[in-house]
Amino acid sequence: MDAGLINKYFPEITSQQQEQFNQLSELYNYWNQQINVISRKDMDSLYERHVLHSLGIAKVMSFLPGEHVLDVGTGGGFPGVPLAILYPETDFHLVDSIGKKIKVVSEVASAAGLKNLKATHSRAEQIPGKFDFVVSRAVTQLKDFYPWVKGKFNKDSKNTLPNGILYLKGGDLKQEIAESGLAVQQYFLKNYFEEEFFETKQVIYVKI
Ligand SMILES: C[S@@+](CC[C@H](N)C(=O)[O-])C[C@H]1O[C@@H](n2cnc3c(N)ncnc32)[C@H](O)[C@@H]1O
Repeated sequence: MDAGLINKYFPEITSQQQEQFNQLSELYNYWNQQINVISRKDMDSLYERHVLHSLGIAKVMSFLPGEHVLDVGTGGGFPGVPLAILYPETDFHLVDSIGKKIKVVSEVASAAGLKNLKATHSRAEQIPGKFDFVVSRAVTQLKDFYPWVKGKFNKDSKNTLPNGILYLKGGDLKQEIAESGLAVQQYFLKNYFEEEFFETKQVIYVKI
């Protein structure tokens, strides 16, 4: 399995980035056998369901050099690892409350030579510091998620999109969004990616 699908949607990536994306298949195959972070079914669609899905955020906006991004509940490294490959000059801090998942992330990042990625075993609420963006996928409902991170943002925005949360979600989100009481912007990934998997997938943006 190689990362041709990534090239299809991100043709401007360098040969080094292409190589790093290519490496992910072997690295996750190896580490997933030691510590299960990706379901076996999903391993067959690693590039579509995990790597490209994570990069959906990059179709909505681009991170700038020097920006700081927190990935809350990263699990095996999604969306943080693919984003750190795509934006080598942006700092990514990936956190998860389960230590063995962070072990996988650290090993994958180190083997792929990602110098802009730090992985920490911690609950998100306990992470100190300020960030420009928070990214996440499949962790919890927006109404519970927002209080964990709302105090963690730099005040000054340098990006075209003001600092905030970029959350990957799927399905009908009307009720979840209403219950959160937040003003959100929804970006539909089917507008960027033609694979059926993305039919209901969205990036939910919450400005801070
Ligand atoms: C369903 S997994 C999703 C993992 C990854 N984001 C992905 O999409 O593949 C949810 C992850 O969130 C982590 N998690 C849940 N609550 C958390 C918290 N308060 N702080 C940090 N991690 C948390 C769990 O340990 C788990 O690894």
